[in-house]
Amino acid sequence: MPTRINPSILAADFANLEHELGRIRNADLVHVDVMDNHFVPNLTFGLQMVTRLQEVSPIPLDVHLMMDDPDRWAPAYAEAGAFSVTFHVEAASEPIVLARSLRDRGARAGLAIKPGTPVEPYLEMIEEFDQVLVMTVEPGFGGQSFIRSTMPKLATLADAVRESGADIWLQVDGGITAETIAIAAEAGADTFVAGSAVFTADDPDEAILALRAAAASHPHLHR
Ligand SMILES: O=C(CO)[C@@H](O)[C@H](O)COP(=O)(O)O
Ligand SMILES: [Co+2]
Repeated sequence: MPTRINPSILAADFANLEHELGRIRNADLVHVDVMDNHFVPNLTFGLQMVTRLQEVSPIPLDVHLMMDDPDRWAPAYAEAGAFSVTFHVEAASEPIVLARSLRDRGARAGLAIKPGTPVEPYLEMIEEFDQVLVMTVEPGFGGQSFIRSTMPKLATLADAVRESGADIWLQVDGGITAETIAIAAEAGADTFVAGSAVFTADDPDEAILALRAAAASHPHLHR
């Protein structure tokens, strides 16, 4: 199973984003946290910024929408050329309709789930998605501690994905370090978002390699 490491530019220097993109050449995708100050108590980038990042980034964008009413706003991020667009199930009115709309616009469709949201009601719709993001911190801020009690949810999803036979990536986001990445890998994650662990390192590209090695060395990834 491939291991994907997606650095979150939430932890990068906002005044030098193009330069920061040049420090993460080993990344699989660049994770972009869009926050609207309503769904979460923080405000980051919007569509104009994502469109421009898309133009200058040599690595495709993995857009994580932490916003109210994604049914209305998410398709534009797919039209802007994002590789994947992930919205929160807690905020969407019609997740299946929205997932289809994202795929129709050429993006991979992602479903994100907050730590306290159960996954069971959504298991029957996972084939509508290309990735499911299990939040391992409360969305809104970088630099928080990994919430280990989210792991059973990941394991439930991993079973459901295996049963479906579909190629659905399982992503974790929040508090991912060289230590916690192995815990998430054991529970079935294959795609890892890391903000502080990458951008506070002296060499972000080396930090990506170290994270990849820590995840890939886990025996469960090779079953
Ligand atoms: O979506 C979010 C936070 O809401 C994340 O993508 C964070 O940016 C991850 O940051 P670290 O926990 O790795 O510092
Ligand atoms: Co995120």
